Order: sequence, then structure tokens, then C-alpha cells
Amino acid sequence: MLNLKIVLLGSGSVGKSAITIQYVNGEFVDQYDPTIEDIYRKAIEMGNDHFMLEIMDTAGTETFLSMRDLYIRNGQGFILVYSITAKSTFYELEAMKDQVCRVKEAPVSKIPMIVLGNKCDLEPNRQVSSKDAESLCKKWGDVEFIETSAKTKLNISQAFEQLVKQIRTKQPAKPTKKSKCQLF
Ligand SMILES: Nc1nc2c(ncn2[C@@H]2O[C@H](COP(=O)(O)OP(=O)(O)OP(=O)(O)O)[C@@H](O)[C@H]2O)c(=O)[nH]1
Repeated sequence: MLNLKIVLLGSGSVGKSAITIQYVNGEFVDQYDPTIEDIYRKAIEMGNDHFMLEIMDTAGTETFLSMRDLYIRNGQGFILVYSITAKSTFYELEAMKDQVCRVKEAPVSKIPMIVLGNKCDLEPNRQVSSKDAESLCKKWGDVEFIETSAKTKLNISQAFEQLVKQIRTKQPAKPTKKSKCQLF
């Protein structure tokens, strides 16, 4: 069984934990409890292949941002999350994408990555159109984009599966430098 390290990045409260918990445990967490860091594991089967996903749910809040380089260094695939109900979280994606490229020392085209527009069940509160997100992802270099809802489960497993496919097909993004602190 192959271990794959997946890192979720995104601003505070966009739903990184809710997405992960919905995927791993099949339940929606309603309350908001800011994450410091959490690792989840899920065994999956795709075709004839078996994978153990190690999913790092990172902190969106400023206090813990310095840890991000370390998570990125160890990660092989990246899920960048914003909330369709908060424009600022969409604008903050670019800096995260740049940070991943800087730490991985690779262009985005070589890095397994997917952008998720989460909370799409909250359509009346939408602040970011799918068109804007599609254009941004295209501009970055055809990064995959999908809208999700951790609440209704829409596209949650699809998002992880798409990323796993990318990790398998793209040049695997190996840990770049030896880090003293093996986080996951
Ligand atoms: N309606 C709706 N609410 C959501 C969805 N995803 C998350 N939430 C809610 O949004 C709040 C924040 O979700 P979290 O998963 O804790 O957000 P986070 O990105 O992990 O936040 P940090 O730990 O601060 O980085 C919680 O109250 C969730 O229940 C969704 O798809 N739809």
C-alpha cells in the first residue's frame, strides 16, 4: 500500500476541517473550532491500487502560519480551499499557491493541486462566482477546480480522488529538503 501525503491549505473558517472530517468519517461538523494541526488517515482503493492517504489539516489562522513551509515540504498533493461566501478567502489563494511553488521549487504545472470552492450549499450568500474561480485556475496553468460542500457532501470524495490521480500521473512532488521535523 502506497502512502500519499495530502495537505489542505486555506484561510480560517473556509471548511478545511469539515471537508476532511466529512471525507474521513462521513459526518458534518457544525461547530467552528480553529485548527492548529490535525492528521487524518484513510485507506482507499482506486482501480487495482490501494493507498493510505495521510491528510494534514492545517491552521488557517495567522498564529500558526510559520508552520506552513514544513507541511508543504512534506506534502505530495495540495488542496487549496476558499469559501464561496467570502471573497477575501478567494483572494488569499494566490499567495498560498505561490508558497507551495516556492517551497516545492517547481512550477504549478508539476505540482498535484486542486482548488475547492467550498460551502456551495450556501448559494444565497455567494460572493465568488464559479467563472471567476475557473479563470483564476486557468491563469495559474490549468489547475483543477471544483465546488464542494462539506455539509451536503457534494464533490468531497471526488476532490480527493482527483488529487490522488494527479499525484499518480504528475511528477511526484517529493519532500524537497530534509526537514529535521518530520511532521507526517
Ligand atoms: N454551510 C456550510 N458550512 C460549512 C461548510 N464547511 C464548513 N462549514 C462551517 O464553517 C465553519 C468553519 O469550518 P472549519 O472546517 O472549522 O474551517 P477551517 O477551514 O478548518 O478553519 P481553521 O481551522 O480556522 O483553519 C464551521 O462552522 C463549519 O461547520 C460547508 O460546506 N457548508
